[in-house]
Amino acid sequence: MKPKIIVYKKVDKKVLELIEDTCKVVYFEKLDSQNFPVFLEELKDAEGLIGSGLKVDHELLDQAPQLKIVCNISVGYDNLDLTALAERRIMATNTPDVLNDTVADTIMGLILSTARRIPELDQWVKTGQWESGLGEKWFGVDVHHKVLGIIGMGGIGSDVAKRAHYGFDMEILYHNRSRNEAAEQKYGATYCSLEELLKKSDFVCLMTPLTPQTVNLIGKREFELMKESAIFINASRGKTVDEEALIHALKTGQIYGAGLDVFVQEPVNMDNPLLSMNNVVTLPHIGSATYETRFKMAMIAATNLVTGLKGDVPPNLLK
Ligand SMILES: NC(=O)C1=CN([C@@H]2O[C@H](COP(=O)(O)OP(=O)(O)OC[C@H]3O[C@@H](n4cnc5c(N)ncnc54)[C@H](OP(=O)(O)O)[C@@H]3O)[C@@H](O)[C@H]2O)C=CC1
Ligand SMILES: O=C(O)C(=O)CO
Repeated sequence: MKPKIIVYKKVDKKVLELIEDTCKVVYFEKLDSQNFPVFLEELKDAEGLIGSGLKVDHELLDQAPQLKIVCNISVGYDNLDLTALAERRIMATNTPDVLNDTVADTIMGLILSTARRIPELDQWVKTGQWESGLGEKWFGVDVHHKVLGIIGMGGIGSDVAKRAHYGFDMEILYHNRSRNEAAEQKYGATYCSLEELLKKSDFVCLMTPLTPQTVNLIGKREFELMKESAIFINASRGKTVDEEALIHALKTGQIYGAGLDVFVQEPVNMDNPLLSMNNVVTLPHIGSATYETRFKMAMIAATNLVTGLKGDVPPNLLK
């Protein structure tokens, strides 16, 4: 008998076909409060779970006694309690690397949009305000030849460094817990302390995973260390930043602007002060959201799933 698995995110039909070759699929395009009880009922005899963002912890696992594998369609896996999964001998996988270029493109988009005020100027044109020449009050700041500080020089951080180095002649500083010699050699990146990076960078880009060590990694003290002209970019996870401290830094002119793909609360609350600031460019967590990349991510996750359920080691097993 084919093992029963649950897909809880909309995926291409080719992805479903790959899984259906060896599994019986229960498909939820997305989970919401209406279908969640049905999902929990289905979970009781499911052996696999594939999707992204669902919190998988002891509480959920108590309702999934047959589960053997959980496959994220994402590189981030802060939604998974790896200890709880390991205790129950349930495998977990993610989708690293395949999305690096796409997320790096999004980050360059945020850097350029914030520095050159692209969304504001788009509105200026579309609302008929372009009646005469552009006044100085609409000018932006240069990106090229500036200093870019990357906190989290991993897969995505390195592809941001590549673009910034080769495309924009930027000087690259980075901070990790350990050195990334490939990024140093290929993109001339200089390793430094977090404090030095914050003091020297024109653009500060946060790209660490969300872990107990990176919760509120950037807060009041860190914003105080940044230049008044600094632009802060976050495409990691909302909780790596103390959002109240970010709001304060933007309101008081401690930093010049911010480009954000992620928020503490997602979808973001409409009363979040960040949404009414002209010096903030916001995106709805779309770092990897292109047709091509999301398709590849889902295919990789599906391959992880069927490999694990076959009894082999999935290519992207998390430890
Ligand atoms: N906005 C979006 O749509 C997307 C967001 N993401 C987010 O980006 C994150 C990073 O992805 P990816 O580049 O693939 O991950 P990688 O694991 O390749 O890179 C993470 C980097 O962060 C560094 N890091 C980890 N912990 C710390 C710490 N405590 N202090 C300083 N540096 C640290 C690591 O270096 P070291 O271990 O040496 O410290 C590593 O260089 C994901 O986990 C996810 O949360 C990813 C994809 C899309
Ligand atoms: O992969 C991730 O971690 C994301 O946030 C979405 O691509």
